[in-house]
Amino acid sequence: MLGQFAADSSASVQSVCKRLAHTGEAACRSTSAEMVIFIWKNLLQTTKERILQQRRMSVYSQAHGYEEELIKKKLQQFAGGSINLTKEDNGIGILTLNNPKSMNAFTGTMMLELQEKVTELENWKDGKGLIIYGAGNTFCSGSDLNVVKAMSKFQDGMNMCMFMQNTLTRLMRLPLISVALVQGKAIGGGAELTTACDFRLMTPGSEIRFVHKLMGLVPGWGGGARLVRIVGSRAALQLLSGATRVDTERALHLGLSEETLSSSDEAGALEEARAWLSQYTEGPVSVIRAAKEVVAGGRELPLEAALRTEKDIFGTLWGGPANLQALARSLKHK
Ligand SMILES: CC[C@H](C(=O)O)C(=O)SCCNC(=O)CCNC(=O)[C@H](O)C(C)(C)COP(=O)(O)OP(=O)(O)OC[C@H]1O[C@@H](n2cnc3c(N)ncnc32)[C@H](O)[C@@H]1OP(=O)(O)O
Repeated sequence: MLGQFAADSSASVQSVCKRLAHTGEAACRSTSAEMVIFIWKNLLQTTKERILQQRRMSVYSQAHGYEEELIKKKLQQFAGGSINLTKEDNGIGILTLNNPKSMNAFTGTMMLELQEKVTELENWKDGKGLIIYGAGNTFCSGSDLNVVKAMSKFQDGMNMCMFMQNTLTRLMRLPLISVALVQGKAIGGGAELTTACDFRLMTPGSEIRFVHKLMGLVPGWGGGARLVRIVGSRAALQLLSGATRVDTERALHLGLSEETLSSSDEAGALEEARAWLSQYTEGPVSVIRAAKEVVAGGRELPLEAALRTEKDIFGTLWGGPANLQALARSLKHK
């Protein structure tokens, strides 16, 4: 642990030195107090860049036999539907899966658009939360079956699987508190998509179902691995091997859903989801995003790496504006 700390510190110092070399002369002329502030700011910047880099890291690259450009070209051939993103002033993004004639099944171009929207969300500095929902009162019925049939060759399937795992892993790691608003059905890849969100809210009568077994498959968008972390291995095995229909009651019982909303219609359910999410997104952007980043680290990393990540993120807030303003106010949390 100490060795790692030393390695981390030395890496940070090296990085600061590189920056100093760039701006060398100006820095040398500074007073020592200015120098300390300069170094501290550089360290903070380096830490932020490292956290950002970790967050955007994909699971698969060429080293894994993944051919991104090839799969993108293939997906481009299966057009239809869209993925729409609205970024609201309150820091909540609304991502809509929009292909209602096929119960919001993912066409090839929708997979590509999802990747683009995730990139846009990674670059949204004011974002705090995200709600994903499907148009036409239903969530998503997974991959478009026409795409599944046309991509039945082994290499196509593997590339599509890696493409979606990369995108959904980046979605899961966004510094935004994310909610899947499940109306109607979340089937196959649609069920997998819900597990890439931090929370799931369901409307009356809705269901989540991993139907993969019925197709001679297992999840391929990372939904199996994530499901184990959400409901535990025993329940996950039951849901996958039984292709079990998970209604609102069972989802609550398993901890797969946080709450059953009272509205069934789109506008009412969205409003309820916004209100539910806002209790967690209330407050300074930097602090809300940091809370999500600490949890994402704790969820994914071995303990010591998670602790170091928490330290790095803590360092981005300590002595910062939100911290100083809080200290200047009453410190009684009644
Ligand atoms: C590797 C697997 C992959 C993954 O997980 O990564 C997948 O996701 S594979 C896809 C898994 N999903 C399915 O197999 C869903 C198949 N569809 C159904 O079981 C039903 O359609 C259902 C339960 C979603 C909805 O049933 P309901 O009775 O309410 O409606 P319809 O069946 O009449 O559906 C309306 C309309 O939508 C079309 N539809 C539904 N799902 C898909 C889909 N995944 N791909 C393409 N089209 C889909 C359905 O065919 C109907 O169209 P119509 O023209 O009216 O026949």
